[in-house]
Amino acid sequence: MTDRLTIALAQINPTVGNLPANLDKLRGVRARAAAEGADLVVATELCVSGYPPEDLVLKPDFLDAVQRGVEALAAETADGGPALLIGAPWRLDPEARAPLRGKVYNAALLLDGGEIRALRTKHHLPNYGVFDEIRVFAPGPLPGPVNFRGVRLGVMVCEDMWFPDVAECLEESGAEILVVPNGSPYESDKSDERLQLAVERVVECGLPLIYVNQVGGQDELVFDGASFVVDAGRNLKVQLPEFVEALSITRWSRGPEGWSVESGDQAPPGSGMEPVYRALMLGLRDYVTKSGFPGIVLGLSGGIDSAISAVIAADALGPERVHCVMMPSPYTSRESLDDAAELARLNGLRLDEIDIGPAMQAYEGMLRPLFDSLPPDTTEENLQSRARGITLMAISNKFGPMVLSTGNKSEMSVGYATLYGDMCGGFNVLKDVYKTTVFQLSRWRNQARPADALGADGRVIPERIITKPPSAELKPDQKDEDSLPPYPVLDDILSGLIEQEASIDAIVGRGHPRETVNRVWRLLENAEYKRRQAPPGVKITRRSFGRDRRYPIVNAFKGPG
Ligand SMILES: Nc1ncnc2c1ncn2[C@@H]1O[C@H](COP(=O)(O)OP(=O)(O)OC[C@H]2O[C@@H]([n+]3cccc(C(=O)O)c3)[C@H](O)[C@@H]2O)[C@@H](O)[C@H]1O
Ligand SMILES: Nc1ncnc2c1ncn2[C@@H]1O[C@H](COP(=O)(O)OP(=O)(O)OP(=O)(O)O)[C@@H](O)[C@H]1O
Ligand SMILES: NC(=O)CC[C@H](N)C(=O)O
Repeated sequence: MTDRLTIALAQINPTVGNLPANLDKLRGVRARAAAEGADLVVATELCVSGYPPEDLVLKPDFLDAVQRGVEALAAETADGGPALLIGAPWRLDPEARAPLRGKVYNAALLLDGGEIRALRTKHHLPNYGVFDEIRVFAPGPLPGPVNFRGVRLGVMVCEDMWFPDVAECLEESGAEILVVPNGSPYESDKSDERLQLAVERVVECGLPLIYVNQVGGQDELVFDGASFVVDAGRNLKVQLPEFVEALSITRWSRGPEGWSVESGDQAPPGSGMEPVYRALMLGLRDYVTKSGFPGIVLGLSGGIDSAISAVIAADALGPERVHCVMMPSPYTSRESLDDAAELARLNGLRLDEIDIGPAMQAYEGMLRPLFDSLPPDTTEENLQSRARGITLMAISNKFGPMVLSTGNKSEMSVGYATLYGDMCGGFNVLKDVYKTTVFQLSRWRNQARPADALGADGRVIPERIITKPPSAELKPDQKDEDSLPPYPVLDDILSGLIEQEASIDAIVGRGHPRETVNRVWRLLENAEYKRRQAPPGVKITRRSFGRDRRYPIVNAFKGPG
């Protein structure tokens, strides 16, 4: 009987759909783990396909390719090296053909000794928030342990750890170590929740638990890794870093009380703005690089939203891949021109200046016969914004960088942005970041620089950009506060309406005037049509716009007041 085990935790960053690259990544970690004498490498949920693969798993050709890849990888384990516990979408009946709905499982497969030794299927399919697994997967039965070289491993896939029944069933059927491959997306403060759930399972079963999470960005989701091991005595024995790939070797021995693990890597999670910033950086980096863009282009206005977007982009991609364009109109202040130039200088970013005055005049001239003597209004303001959008898209078309849009969550909530204007772009790193958090992130970044950032050190955002009142500068002396409540008030009301789904009465009870709360609710509901056309962006909160929060566009319910 085996009394010692060396288990490698492979916190990897797969790319959805890139099967050859994902399989090679698994080969790479296995080779490194073999050099450390590992018996087993535990990788992340659905790491062969990348997570979440969504409707890709309904394509027979995709499943055939996954199966061929897994079988080839299994054959390689005949070399006597470590076994692999991997995740892949899987048909139990390989002959199953379209329609595949209800016939595909979210599976964990143990590859050892040249073959697929065991397969377990996810029992609890998450189907809330951003998750849609019931749409594409069939739920597996409550699992029993997997026999690995004489050790009974209790394999449960991600959501299976969030309920007591799977761990209980595994323990009752003789599991010795709980092993959890995950695709658990980042949300601020979620790492505490995961650890708490893991400890609950450990306490209920009296078994140690290995938690291995994916890392990297996938569309709107970013996975933070932060894998860990908790021993049977509830001690956190191993903690992997956040937001980077990692391979951690853990050494186990069996005693009279069961399996114990030596203390290993200890990378405590960051606090405050650091993890939020790193989530944004990784989400943007992976969106841009996995999509194959050479870099990004953005409008740099001298305001804080475009400033922090540019700095995050420089940190994520390197300053040489960030192209800034200042596009002044007659309403652009000297201050804004200077602030944009100073931000570009501090961060080593390319800055071009393109005057949109001629485009404004051209459009106003073209429309004059139609508009006749009607007074100027938001129509003319929006033309400026759209002239900027057209200019940025032209640069994208000509040179290839993706347009980064800059609207923050407060603006996206109330529709304070122009369709086909400042909303135009491929991705928006601030989409789920409230304006008050934009200020906090900017102050934080001026004092700290993440170790994996590629941008400049020191003060990267001029102080005046942080302290001046936000303005769209679309007409003389315009300030955001002329149209919206002050951002601390707006954001508190919005977080009540969005994150907490609180009633108007409850938000009024927090000290806000009813009239203001009702107005914000109406703005929020009326802007759904804009959000549906907005670029995707990194999810960092419990309730991001997109899949997390699904409201009808045509919606006659305008609230109680
Ligand atoms: N329910 C619905 N379903 C589908 N489409 C709908 C719609 N309701 C309006 N629309 C369409 O949307 C149009 C109104 O939206 P839109 O054209 O965006 O224009 P709108 O929302 O009226 O104006 C843009 C606002 O964004 C503000 N802003 C803030 C910060 C920065 C910037 C900037 O641009 O830099 C702008 C600006 O001050 C202004 O208040 C309507 O004319 C109509 O065509
Ligand atoms: N003069 C400009 N030159 C280049 N881009 C601009 C200009 N004015 C606006 N934009 C683009 O439109 C976006 C929206 O403008 P908005 O005023 O909401 O943001 P901001 O200027 O970055 O920040 P703040 O709202 O704090 O002033 C900007 O972030 C920028 O990308
Ligand atoms: N992939 C999953 O099953 C994820 C669901 C789980 N509740 C999490 O976010 O961690």
